[in-house]
Amino acid sequence: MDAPTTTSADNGTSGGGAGWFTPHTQPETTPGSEREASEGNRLAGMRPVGRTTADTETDQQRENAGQPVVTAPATDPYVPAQRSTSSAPPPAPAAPQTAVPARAEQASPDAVLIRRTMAEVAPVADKVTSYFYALLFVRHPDLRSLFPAAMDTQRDRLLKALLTAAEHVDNTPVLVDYLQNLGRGHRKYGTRPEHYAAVGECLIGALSKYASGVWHPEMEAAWVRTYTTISQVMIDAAAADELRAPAWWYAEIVAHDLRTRDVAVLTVRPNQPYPFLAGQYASVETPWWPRIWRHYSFASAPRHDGLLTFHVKAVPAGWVSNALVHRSRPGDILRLGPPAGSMTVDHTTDSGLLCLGGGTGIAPIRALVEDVAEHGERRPVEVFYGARTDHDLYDIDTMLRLQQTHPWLSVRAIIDQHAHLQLPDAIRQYGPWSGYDAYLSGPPGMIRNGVDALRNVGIPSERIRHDSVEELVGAGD
Ligand SMILES: NC(=O)C1=CN([C@@H]2O[C@H](COP(=O)(O)OP(=O)(O)OC[C@H]3O[C@@H](n4cnc5c(N)ncnc54)[C@H](O)[C@@H]3O)[C@@H](O)[C@H]2O)C=CC1
Repeated sequence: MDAPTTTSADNGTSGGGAGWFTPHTQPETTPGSEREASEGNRLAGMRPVGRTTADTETDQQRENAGQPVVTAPATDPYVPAQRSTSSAPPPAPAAPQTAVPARAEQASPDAVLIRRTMAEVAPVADKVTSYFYALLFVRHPDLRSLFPAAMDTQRDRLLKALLTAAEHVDNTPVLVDYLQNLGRGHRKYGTRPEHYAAVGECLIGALSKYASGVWHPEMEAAWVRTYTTISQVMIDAAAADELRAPAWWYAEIVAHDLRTRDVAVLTVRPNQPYPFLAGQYASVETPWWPRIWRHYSFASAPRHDGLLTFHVKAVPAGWVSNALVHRSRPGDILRLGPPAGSMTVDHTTDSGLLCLGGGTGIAPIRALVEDVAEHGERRPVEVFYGARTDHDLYDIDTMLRLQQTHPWLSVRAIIDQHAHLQLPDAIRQYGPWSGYDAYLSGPPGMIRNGVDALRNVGIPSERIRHDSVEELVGAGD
């Protein structure tokens, strides 16, 4: 679930021009390897800007300290779009869901060429993916250790993230935000600036092979420009982040509460302060599946004791979720990536909050309620909590307790078995919702249907917030 943007609105497209971002610095032109040299000048533009002093010091300090240098995949699956945030190695940036594809007449020349490539390779996406990783690991075997041992479930995340980002080159504000989060999130994998050139080289190698029917020098130049921009934003964001935050946090499990057969509430204590906002999420790595990270929303607002809580549902074939629910115990140590996501409360307004939480999606909704309470505001908060059965309402007691304490809060449970309507449709029976901002959290299908239902009751897209569906698809396993 790494990725940005929380609204369902079109975040705009810059359109026209030579690109959506101008790097602050020119790509470094230090001598490359023999292979790079043999690739000619085309890759020169891909070399990331030189590392900063901060970069170097941080890596050295980390090694001197004997900390593991994480070599995780340069990509995380989660990408931003609605989860307004996200960070992970070239995790698959799910381009802003809210982003409306630029109309053809608005697209920049590079965007047109990028989309032409994408259309060409779409039917053979699996082959492109396999070839890309084969190239990467054959040409740069040292990068293999950055990825999980078993790549079945997420081998295409990096590539997906890059391609998604490239496809949205014209959607500047959302993409920059997304890429900055991605760059910060990649620090936990041990991604270094020089890795970006290797990835870019193999990306172009794979695309030029499978889009050979339409490939030409100007198309390659468009990819070089776009990838250079993408990588530069990520590198800069990571360098800035190194000055103020660790690449990851260790967190000890201090409580493990099995609420149902497959849902556990985990409370963890980070080894150092972990600043975040209610509504955000963290990537989590377990000791049993090194370098495999999954996103989980914080289930409470920041606490004075610094503890963090996650709701985890074990899903079939979900390595991380099953380990967290069925294997982990107090005393086990997890690793946490930086917080991400923009499904946060705007405290500059007094709009009401209409919150839809499906299943474990109630976790960030609860955090939002606590956040409103903590700010001492008396804005109306209406929570619709959906579950398949009564038994699956594992956190209803807490929500009802909050309702008793706060007169501005209303909590309604919508049980699939009892209701004639699914969760999102139930909101039509209440309202009006004109003075409300909407927050959705739950399975991808609920988010999609929920956005439609909310628009139908008159809530404009820019007032509908949720994490990216792309992230959610890969988040819970
Ligand atoms: N920030 C976020 O958006 C978060 C999302 N999640 C995601 O929430 C999901 C929770 O899984 P479960 O507890 O198994 O939920 P679930 O599959 O049991 O669904 C919970 C409820 O959501 C509603 N719902 C589900 N599918 C729907 C559809 N297609 N249309 C309309 N309503 C629908 C129904 O009311 C259902 O009872 C996971 O996919 C997890 O990744 C979890 C935490 C935070």
